[in-house]
Amino acid sequence: MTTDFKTLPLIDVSPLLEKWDDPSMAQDKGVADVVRQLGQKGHGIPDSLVKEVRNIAHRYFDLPYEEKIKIKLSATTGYRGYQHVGENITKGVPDMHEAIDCYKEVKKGMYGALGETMQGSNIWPSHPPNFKKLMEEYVNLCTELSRKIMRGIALALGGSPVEFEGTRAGDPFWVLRIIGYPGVSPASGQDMPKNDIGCGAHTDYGLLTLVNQDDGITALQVKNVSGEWISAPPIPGTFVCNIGDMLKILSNGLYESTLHRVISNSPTYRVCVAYFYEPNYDAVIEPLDACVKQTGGTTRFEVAVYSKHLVSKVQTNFIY
Ligand SMILES: N=C(N)NCCCC[C@H](N)C(=O)O
Ligand SMILES: O=C(O)CCC(=O)C(=O)O
Ligand SMILES: [Fe+2]
Repeated sequence: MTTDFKTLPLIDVSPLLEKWDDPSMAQDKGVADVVRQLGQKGHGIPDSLVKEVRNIAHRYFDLPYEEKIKIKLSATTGYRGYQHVGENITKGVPDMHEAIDCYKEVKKGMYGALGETMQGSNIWPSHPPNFKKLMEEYVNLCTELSRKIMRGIALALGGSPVEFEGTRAGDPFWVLRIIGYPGVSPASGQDMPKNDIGCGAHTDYGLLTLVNQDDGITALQVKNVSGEWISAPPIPGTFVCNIGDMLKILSNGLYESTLHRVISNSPTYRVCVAYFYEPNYDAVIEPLDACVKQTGGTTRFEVAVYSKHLVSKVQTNFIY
């Protein structure tokens, strides 16, 4: 539920990580505490890796354009690869960021017609060396962590711990966006028309997002129910979590997929590595019975096929 928050809640999920696969986890006091709070800290992904992922992203974005464009994103790469500043569009306005988009592999013929647009495997830069290995390790750890957090969310929603396993998200699709926001020069004249929208207001598409952002720069903002933009500053050792559109539907609106945006007005280049935990690619998503019961017995959302939602977004996100 979106509330009139002024700061973002912070939660230690370590009790959940200990008991995540225990059949009686719902009775555990520590798990119950996490379930009550929800958010994250004590997440178990080594801080060294979290930092190294941002560090290697900086080194890639520092390369000359000719080098970066070797892995150019297009429809033929399954929307995987590099996009230059201004090529991603949100609500018709170009975003002031560059990025590498990565998706879980979709093999030829997988998911029939549903799989065609996103078919492909990731294209990785050859510089800096180790980029692929580091990002794949990071994705694996984020996937494990998200699966555990989703067990906690399932309980928080009044369901069984495994609501998000099986055909809903037992074989979760994932997205990784490695994003760079160029610094803005304070010298650029005040009368210059300047776009400080690093990323326009949007909601994320899937279940849960783990945002790994550079220290020291506040740029991400989340909209509360009163319509105010609340900053989500970087806190070392934590991820900012967004709820995605599919979890809004599953929860029948008990959880909102919160609008957020990135304002780029820092003189310093900012990196963010956003990991998106999504339903099974072909999952048919509808409100959970437990959530419908708690919200007056009426289904508030249409049934959605996750990959159709993803494809509709991806196909309108780029200038090409
Ligand atoms: N895979 C995810 N969630 N990507 C989020 C990107 C948000 C910006 C995009 N242009 C949009 O309008 O959605
Ligand atoms: O840069 C950020 O902090 C967030 C990026 C974001 O919201 C996204 O890529 O979906
Ligand atoms: Fe986002």
